[in-house]
Amino acid sequence: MTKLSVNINKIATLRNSRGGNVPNLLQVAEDVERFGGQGITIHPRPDERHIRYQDARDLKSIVNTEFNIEGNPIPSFIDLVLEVKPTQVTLVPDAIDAITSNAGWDTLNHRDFLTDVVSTFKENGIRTSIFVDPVEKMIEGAAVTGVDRVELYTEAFAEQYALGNNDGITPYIKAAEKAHEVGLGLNAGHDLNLENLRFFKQQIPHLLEVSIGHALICESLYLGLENVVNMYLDRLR
Ligand SMILES: CC(=O)[C@@H](O)[C@H](O)COP(=O)(O)O
Ligand SMILES: NCC(=O)COP(=O)(O)O
Repeated sequence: MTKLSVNINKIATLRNSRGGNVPNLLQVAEDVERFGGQGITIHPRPDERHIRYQDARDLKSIVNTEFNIEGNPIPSFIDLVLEVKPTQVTLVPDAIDAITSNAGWDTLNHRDFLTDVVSTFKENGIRTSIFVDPVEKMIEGAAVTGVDRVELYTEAFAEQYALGNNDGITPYIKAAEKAHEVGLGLNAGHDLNLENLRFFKQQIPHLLEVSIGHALICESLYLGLENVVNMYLDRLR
């Protein structure tokens, strides 16, 4: 089974654009779960331009499914995750000024750092995942750190698929097989949408979880959040 974790960053973006508490992030998280979502993902960035650190704390008591916090493990992020103790932490090598995530970890060059961070989280009972490009060497490097899972960065696949090039899936299939071979669980995310998800799911073995935000919230403007969550669940069957 592949779980759908809904990334609610964009709800916080909308809320912050006006101040106040509309839309209500906590209510949306509850509703996503009521509609069938199997997880909630947030990605607090250092400038707190969408998810604020306090949102992570508040969501902890609201989320009854899997709570996934993504981010660059700078000291304040590590402290936050250790305080909140989500189900899963996903380590993403974001530059401080990145508009959105735009690369996976170089798990070979950052092996010692990642090993330390992973062991800190695992000692605290938090499942760990490393965001990686679909490159077999990077999957092998991730395994050496002791991490539980990798999250494949799917932007390149999404871009190729939108151009009508289905071959963009090939490195992802190889990466998925490699992850399985070295004993890592497999997640995926970034730019997945209603158009490309079914194909991705059909092609990728051992896929445990997808986290989807930007497209899902945009599609909900036209189709409604409940409807869209169920359309994604359908794509994952
Ligand atoms: C890790 C990842 O793939 C990103 O998609 C991220 O979670 C989205 O972050 P933004 O919402 O800030 O673009
Ligand atoms: N980890 C990816 C994620 O949470 C959502 O990415 P996107 O769907 O907003 O591109």
